[in-house]
Amino acid sequence: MTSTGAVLRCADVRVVFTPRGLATARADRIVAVDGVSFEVAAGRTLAVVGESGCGKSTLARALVGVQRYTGDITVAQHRGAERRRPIQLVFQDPYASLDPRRTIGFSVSEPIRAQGRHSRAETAKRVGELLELVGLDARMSARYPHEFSGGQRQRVAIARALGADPAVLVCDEATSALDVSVQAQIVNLLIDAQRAQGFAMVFVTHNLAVVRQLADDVAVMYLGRFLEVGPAAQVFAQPRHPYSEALLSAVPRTSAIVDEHRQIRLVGDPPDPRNRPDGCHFRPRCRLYQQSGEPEVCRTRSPGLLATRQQEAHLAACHVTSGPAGPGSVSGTAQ
Ligand SMILES: Nc1ncnc2c1ncn2[C@@H]1O[C@H](COP(=O)(O)OP(=O)(O)OP(=O)(O)O)[C@@H](O)[C@H]1O
Repeated sequence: MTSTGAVLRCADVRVVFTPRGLATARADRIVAVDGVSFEVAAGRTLAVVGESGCGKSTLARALVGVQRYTGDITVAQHRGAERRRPIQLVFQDPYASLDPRRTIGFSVSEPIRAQGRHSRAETAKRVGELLELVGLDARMSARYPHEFSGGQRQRVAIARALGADPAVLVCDEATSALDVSVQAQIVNLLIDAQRAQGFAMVFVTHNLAVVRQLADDVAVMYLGRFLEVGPAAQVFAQPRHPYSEALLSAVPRTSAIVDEHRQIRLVGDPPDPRNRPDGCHFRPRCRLYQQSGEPEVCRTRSPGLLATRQQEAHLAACHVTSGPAGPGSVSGTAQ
């Protein structure tokens, strides 16, 4: 999460859903993304994790421009301004980006043709290269999506996204619908493609084992906000927010077996986003709030993301762990 060399910069991104016909009814508004700020450098991967409904997909959609938002999302075009589509999205369901009536060659060529810089022969050659890059045979370009397995379709969708030579690749649950062994192949494919092309990646997922495999940084999202952001190794080893601590404790460590002794149970479900608790939104589920004698500040003030002196890139939004009583807190660095 460095500010030098950032390719993707997001500042105070907000997405609010208002029920149709109730434009002024504040009570019914859903703040799906609530003032999120972050940066991702070239060749780096930020994983965004959190329970269902926390706003991950809405953020991904805002990033690629298919969801209206307020705030700033900017992409630095390090390799010249020729990239017409600097941010590409890979969905959970590759059918969403592959037209079932078109050959996969046609779909993969679409972003290349949109650049308007290549002859037919060059485009066909590039499509073949992209299919080979994602582990498919160039001769498969004449086939249709239904002739492929789920994993192969996801490879095609990735080839299509890479064809745009994106500065930023956003993956929204891109491996979640796949078998575990295929998931690993797709993750390796993304890692290799990132090494080759150098794009920044935002990887939205609820699959924490995958996050361990590929993320440089992790953002833990809850009710539209980032509660913790930092280098993946630090966040996994020493989470600073009680929500992350519980969420990440369920991750398989060295094997597929969850360490039962280490697992912390997350009690209850996230609150209704239309009726968010005052103060810290995580308070009703927070073990630290209860164990610390229910501090008033947790009920009255929403905590900002704060770093510590020792770990400046590791931020957490918790009054208890980052407040005056917390270890080495640094005030004034809230995002
Ligand atoms: N088009 C919409 N209209 C109204 N509310 C929406 C819309 N899309 C999402 N929401 C709401 O916004 C919140 C965030 O949803 P989002 O799908 O971004 O979460 P998520 O973390 O991606 O969940 P999941 O993992 O289940 O996809 C949820 O409360 C959801 O119900």
